[in-house]
This record gives sequence, structure tokens and C-alpha cells, in this order.
Amino acid sequence: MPDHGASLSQTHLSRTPLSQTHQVPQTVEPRNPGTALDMDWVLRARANRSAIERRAATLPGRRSVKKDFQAAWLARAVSCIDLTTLAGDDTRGRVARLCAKARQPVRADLLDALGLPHLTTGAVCVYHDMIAPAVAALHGSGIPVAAVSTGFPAGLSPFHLRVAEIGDSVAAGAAEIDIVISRRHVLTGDWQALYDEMRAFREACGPAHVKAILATGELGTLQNVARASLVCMMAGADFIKTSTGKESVNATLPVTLVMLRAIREYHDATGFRVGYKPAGGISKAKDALLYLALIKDELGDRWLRPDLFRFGASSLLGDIERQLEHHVTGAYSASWRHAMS
Ligand SMILES: O=C[C@H](O)COP(=O)(O)O
Repeated sequence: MPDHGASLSQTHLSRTPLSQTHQVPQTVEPRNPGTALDMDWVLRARANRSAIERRAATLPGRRSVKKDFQAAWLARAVSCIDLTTLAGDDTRGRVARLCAKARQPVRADLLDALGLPHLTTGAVCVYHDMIAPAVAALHGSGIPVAAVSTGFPAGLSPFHLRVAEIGDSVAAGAAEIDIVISRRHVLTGDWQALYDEMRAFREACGPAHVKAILATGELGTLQNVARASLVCMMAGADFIKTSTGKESVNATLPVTLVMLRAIREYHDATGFRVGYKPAGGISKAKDALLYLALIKDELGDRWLRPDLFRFGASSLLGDIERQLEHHVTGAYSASWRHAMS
């Protein structure tokens, strides 16, 4: 059960010695198989925008962690990052450097000082053409490659090509596929079409885990976010993800609250845990701490692990590393001193 109201300084994670924060228990979460589309349930979903925004706005004042506790939480955040590059000018060289950073996200001397023997990011996230170099660069590390797919970011290419793209990316070695949904199905309330699309994407993924990108900044209302979250989970999504990072509004705390509550409701009803990935515009360590606090409040500790939580972020790691360096040395370094920051 989530421990609503517990202060972070009293949490299990905060009391955990730094040397243990990166150790993820080897629990194997059963995959969400999905359910039939339950239209009554979907249409019952509501979102009270003003209450949600009020709750999100008060979070920074109510939640703070300091010193060793903060370093422990930041180390946990690192282990949950999908270290991302999604740029038109990506090259094999850039991806290889990113993968080296995923293997060693925090400088060895800082890890030593923090008593952390080993830490990696949750995954590396790239476009299809960069899967092979990423798989090669991560060989032996156990770090999965995630690929964005289905005509990312708009998702407006022909349906058969979107499905085929998933198969190609799985064949190329992607263990996780970040699909984009058709926003028009949400905006027109065609929940059956969204469900069928998501089912087909999930099937095309086979053993690869599928993250459903809702592009929440383009869905119009929080109620639509709640309903789209439920439909994607009913259709078998392993994760629901806020954004591509390319919309004008990406991850926010109010949207996160809505999606976390949908995940909780789905778990209560089916027993299956679906993961959550906020993505786009999360670049500061202090923001990462807010997301972790909200997840702890709403879903509990079990979701604070990389198998159920990821940050989709291209530049968050650099700021976290700076904060950890400050924790160890008492001084801030320039961001350019941290590779791929
Ligand atoms: O899914 C990941 C996002 O595209 C990353 O967005 P960002 O570059 O704003 O961190």
C-alpha cells in the first residue's frame, strides 16, 4: 500500500545506506496481459483539474530531502533514467558515447566517495537506425536498448508501416519499444480504435516490453489523459509514458498525478503493475526528486525501481552528477565537465 503522507526523510529509501540504493531486487513482475476494453470503466474516469493542479503545486513545499538522503534518492533516479538521444544528427559515435555514459553514469571517484560500487542507467533510448550501434556498445552490460517507434513522434505514417517498424526494431535488438498512440483516436473519443491500435502494437512487440507514449500535451484535457491511460493498459501496455519530448508541453506533475492514479486503479482492479515514464523537459535533479516523491506517495516503494519507473531524459543525468559532486566535494562543477551532460 502506498504510505501517503510519509515524509521523505522517514522513508525506507532514505534510511537505506547509500551503498545499497542501486541494488534492485530481482523480482520478476508478471507482464500486464491487458483486459477486454471496458467502456463503462473508461467513461467513468474523470479528472478534477483544479484539485489536481493544487496538489501538484503544493508538492515542492511539502517534500524535500537533504544530504545523504538526497544523494541516495539521486542515485536511484540515475538507475531509472532512459538515457536518450533522439536527434536528426545522431551518429554511431554519439550513440557509442551515450552508451559509455549509461555504463558509467557517475564518475568513479564520486561513486567511490558515495560507497556505490556499481551504477548504470535503466536503458538507452534511440531511433531505429541507432539500435545496432547501441546494442553493440552495451554488449555485456545488461542495459537494455529502447527504440522509439510507430512513426515517432507524430505517429501518422501508414498503420502497416508502424506495425512493421516495431518488428524491425525488435529484430535489430531493441528490448523495449516506445510507441506513439494516434492522438486523433483520443480527441474524437474513439476508444475502440485506440484499444485495437495498442493491441496490435503490443502483439508486434512480442517479448519486447512496450511503452505507450500518450503525448499528453496534445490530448486536450486531463480527463482524456486518464481515459487514454486506462485504454492503453487494458490493451496490454507495460508502461505508460507522457510524451515524446517533441510536443510543446511535455511531462508535468499534474499529468503525472492523473497517470499514476490510473495505474493505481488498474492495479487495484486487475492485480497487474504497469510502469510509468515521464519524458520530455526533465533536466534538473530537484525536479527528478519531485517525481520520485509523487510516485512514492501515490504508488509506493515498489514502483521506485527501473522495472516500473523510468525518466525519459537527455540532459537530466548531467545535473544529477553535478549535485552528487557537490555532495561529495562541497563544490559545484561546470556542466561541461560531465560527459554527455
Ligand atoms: O523520451 C525522451 C525525451 O525525448 C527526452 O526529452 P528531453 O530531451 O527533453 O530530455
